[in-house]
Amino acid sequence: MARPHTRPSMRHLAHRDVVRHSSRRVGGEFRCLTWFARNPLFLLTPTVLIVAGVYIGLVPTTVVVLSLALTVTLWGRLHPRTFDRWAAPTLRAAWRRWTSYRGGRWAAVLVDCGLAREDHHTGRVDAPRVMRVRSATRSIDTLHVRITRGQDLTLWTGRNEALADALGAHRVAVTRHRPGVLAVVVERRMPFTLPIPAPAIPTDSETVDLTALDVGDDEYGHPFTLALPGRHVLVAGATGSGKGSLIWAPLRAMGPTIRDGLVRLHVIDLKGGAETRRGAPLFHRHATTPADAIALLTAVRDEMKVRQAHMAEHGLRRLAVSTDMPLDLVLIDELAMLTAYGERGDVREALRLLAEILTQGRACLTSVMGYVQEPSKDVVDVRELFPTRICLGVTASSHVDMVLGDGARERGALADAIPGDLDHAGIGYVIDQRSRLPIRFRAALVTDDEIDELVAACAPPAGQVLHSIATRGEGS
Ligand SMILES: Nc1ncnc2c1ncn2[C@@H]1O[C@H](COP(=O)(O)OP(=O)(O)OP(=O)(O)O)[C@@H](O)[C@H]1O
Repeated sequence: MARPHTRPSMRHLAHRDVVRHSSRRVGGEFRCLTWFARNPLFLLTPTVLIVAGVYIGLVPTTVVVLSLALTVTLWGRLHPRTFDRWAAPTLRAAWRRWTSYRGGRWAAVLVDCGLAREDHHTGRVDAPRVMRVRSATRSIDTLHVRITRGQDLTLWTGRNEALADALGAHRVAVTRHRPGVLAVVVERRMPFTLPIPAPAIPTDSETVDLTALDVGDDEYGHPFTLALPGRHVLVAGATGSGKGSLIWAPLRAMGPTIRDGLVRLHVIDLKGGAETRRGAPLFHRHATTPADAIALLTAVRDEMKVRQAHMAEHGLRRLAVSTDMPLDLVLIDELAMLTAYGERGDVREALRLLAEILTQGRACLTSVMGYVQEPSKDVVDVRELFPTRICLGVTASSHVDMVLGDGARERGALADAIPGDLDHAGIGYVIDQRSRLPIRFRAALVTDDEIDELVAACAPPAGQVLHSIATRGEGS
């Protein structure tokens, strides 16, 4: 068969180290055995069913199989949240492996994209094999692909757009996993086509759950929530990625607790107060200069020490939020201005105070929410001290693992591939604490009018506001 002539696309495949191998293939029976060893379930499933049919009877076996299928279906319908977390990734990965990433269909896609080699003596296609499929979310698959000899990362990254089109996917990104194996992330579609509306301001403090503040939607349509007491949150995102929505959406979701003195906002905004000025009446303290910021952090640290002493005196391990012991929420817009770009003395002092608050604040109702454009170690030395880390669109692939932890990008957190335009602002990833899989979400968009509405509804009464650092609007 003169197959090379029927597939001219194969001919232009250039391999720098072309070595002539024998055109004789390993015997079919051994190839068959290897295949079954790699796909044990293919034999095991029918074998188990046949054995069960013989030993316990056809009807009971059918009943067991149907009940299992029914249980899985009911689980998915009745409790989608746990199903999406625990069952769907495995089931989806198995399904996709068999329908998209193996056999003739996969080989044909690679041949058409110039990523498979065809032996021109035998006509046999030598296609890179998919060793592992993960499907953490329904729109993202991550594959480990063993490349064929002579291929490299550059060849694949040069063909990723063709591969995306051939797979009918929105985007494909490729990185090196280990020698000879690439991690290929296939983003099948972009799930958020419209902005998510701002969360409604709850009517009163009783209806606010500070452990589940609704700040957007995840890609399954479930609320994307943030927990505050006992947690610190780091949000990284390039300029224009929508960090503002993750400042204001939580504040709207907790609105009445600010008004009622259950949450005190300590806001540091060293970009001249530009982002936060609009909400200043909500703030307990507002610092817009490095000196004010250090004074603010010192005051928060001192309050934390008072609480620690109170806890030690009364033998308490945790505190409950109350008007006597409100949640002190330190909100720092552009953390890098405090931790990297300032005067050396200020940076050192700010880092010292921040590290103290981050390491000791959680038990005594002191939480920090930090926002940063550039998440590298030089800029945010303290990033590991934030238990909740959120990555909006970033400009470099290395930033993803810096924020979300090693291997997050490879598991599908393609935050560097989020386009930096308005249609994609507010989209990002967070790692699910239990399954360790990335979850894609879109934060709710909060407009200036909605910030004004929040201020009108939830600014604490004037007497309750302590302007010990910078008076409202001062310097901002
Ligand atoms: N969640 C969102 N959904 C839709 N659009 C959004 C969302 N968040 C922000 N935007 C839009 O994206 C634009 C940039 O947002 P924003 O100012 O919050 O970015 P940023 O990350 O804070 O940038 P910078 O670091 O430069 O301040 C805004 O004009 C806003 O309209």
